[in-house]
Amino acid sequence: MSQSLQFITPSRAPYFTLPKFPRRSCTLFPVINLPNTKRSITITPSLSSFLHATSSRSLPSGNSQTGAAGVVSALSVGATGIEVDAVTEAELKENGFRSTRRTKLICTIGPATCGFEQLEALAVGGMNVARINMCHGSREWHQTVIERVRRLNDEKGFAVAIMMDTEGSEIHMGDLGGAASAKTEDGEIWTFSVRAFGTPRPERTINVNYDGFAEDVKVGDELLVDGGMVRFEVTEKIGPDVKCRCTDPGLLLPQANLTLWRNGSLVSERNAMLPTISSKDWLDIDFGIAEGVDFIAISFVKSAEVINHLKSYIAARACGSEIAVIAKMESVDSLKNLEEIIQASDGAMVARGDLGAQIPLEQVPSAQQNIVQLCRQLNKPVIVASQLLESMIEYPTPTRAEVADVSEAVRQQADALMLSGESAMGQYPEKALAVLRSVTVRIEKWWREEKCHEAMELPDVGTLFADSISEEICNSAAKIANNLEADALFVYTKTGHMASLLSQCRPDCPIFAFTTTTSVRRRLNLQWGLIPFRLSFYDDMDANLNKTFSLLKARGMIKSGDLVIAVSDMLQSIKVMNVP
Ligand SMILES: Nc1ncnc2c1ncn2[C@@H]1O[C@H](COP(=O)(O)OP(=O)(O)O)[C@@H](O)[C@H]1O
Ligand SMILES: C=C(OP(=O)(O)O)C(=O)O
Ligand SMILES: [K+]
Ligand SMILES: [Mg+2]
Repeated sequence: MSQSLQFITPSRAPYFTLPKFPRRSCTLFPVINLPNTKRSITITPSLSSFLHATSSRSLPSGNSQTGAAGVVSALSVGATGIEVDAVTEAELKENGFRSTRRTKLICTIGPATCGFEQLEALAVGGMNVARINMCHGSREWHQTVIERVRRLNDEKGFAVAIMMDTEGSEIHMGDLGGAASAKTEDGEIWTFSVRAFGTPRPERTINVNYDGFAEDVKVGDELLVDGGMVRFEVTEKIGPDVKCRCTDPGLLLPQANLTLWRNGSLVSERNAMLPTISSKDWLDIDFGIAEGVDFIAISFVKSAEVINHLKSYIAARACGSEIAVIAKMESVDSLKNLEEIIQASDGAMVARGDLGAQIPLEQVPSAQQNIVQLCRQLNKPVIVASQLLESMIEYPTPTRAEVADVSEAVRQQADALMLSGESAMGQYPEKALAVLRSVTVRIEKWWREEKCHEAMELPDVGTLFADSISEEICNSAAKIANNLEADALFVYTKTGHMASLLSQCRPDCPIFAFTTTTSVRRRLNLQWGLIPFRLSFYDDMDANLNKTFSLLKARGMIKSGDLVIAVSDMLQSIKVMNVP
């Protein structure tokens, strides 16, 4: 027998709170096996008082709603009835629910990975989101990549989302006259200038994109390239040319960011004057809207204002299609206004590359932990980015330190990890993704085992009554799932909100998120623990469950007896049942 809780919202319902459940070790919900393999839950005093507290909102039957079974939403989902990609399907069949990967993986697409076969290899390797960085390449180039990812999704059933990352208006180098990189040696004198150099580019010259560069710098300043990967000291100014001596040698890459430090402090006056979204960024944003990208990541966000501005721009321009806005935390200002920025955004990125040039390197790990924690608290997906497997740009094996860094981000339960140069221009993009995947799955498993005797930490419930119902339901469902060691949580969600609330609880089992549109399915691909499916809905929860069970069983993705906790944002209910 299945058991269900349902919530009907009266016009002036009293606020209720969930009783605090004790730890899992005191079996709260004894599970009784019934002959027909279905299990039922015995209601304990704490749960029954919870039921009682909400009974004024329950339907008399306490069971499924009277919805019109048979009324399918207008969306057709193809011959198979359910959309899920081949990789998830194979993973589920092979390893079962427990070992599916919870942390999502993002790959920056560049020259090393822009071909259709290369993109397919990344999708097969577990890429959930493809990132295109508008700092590099032309719009035509990016458009081709987007087209290929779309084709991959259409033809092969993937739901790879696309994230467009803006250039931002920080100071950066120009290209290197067509060269892929330029090597600097210790003590060499290089010229940085607003002059555009012809081809071939004179030796040891670098073009800078910002006209006021020569006026702004002072002799003695420290110039950090690409977040400090290469360093120079300013030695002389001659008109528009700034002569610099290399103090930390390395490889200069086209369009690399430039950061100035003076007497041990960041020189940020100029950046403070520049708009967060430049004119070029607005054109790129128009391009992203026209292309229907799923996420737009904004570089060097300083305050919530710019995020709000962009969100209303998108709402006015995108004609109903939603694009999520991701705030990149990579400046001192972003850290100062952390909470308001995250609150205004649909997600955040710990962009450690530039962040490490703006604050002392040793402060980056604690900043990362703060941002990840705050995002979790505010229920916004968070991405940990840059240098996760940097050495794999050149070498086929990561360093131990890199593996430890990936592990730490997984242990912090960030929603997603991102590859940059490793996948964009490295020599081993697929291998880097494979390392990310295997380390992630291993650490997640280890961490679940480590935490299995600890009480589950559930998110706080908001103060708005309308929001608090869904939050209470998801907290309870996640708790029940952990206590009963359920195989999976199922969530039926049109907007994806309820799926994100379950993800926020970071339960032990995976969350199957069923949604009616491909765009929500793609967007959910960024969030921890969610396995997004597209499915057309009935208005009736039982009908949805039965349909899902038979479709998934037919494809060997679930089996009779699996214990499932299902929640729905249309019916605001929790059901506990075994797959028949
Ligand atoms: N679309 C592209 N075209 C050419 N090169 C790219 C592209 N995207 C990324 N790259 C290369 O990959 C490197 C790492 O990517 P990313 O971290 O996104 O950029 P950046 O290092 O400029 O912040 C870049 O420095 C650049 O050399
Ligand atoms: C992800 C980052 O931004 P970008 O690669 O665009 O510089 C970063 O700085 O870490
Ligand atoms: K960028
Ligand atoms: Mg950056």
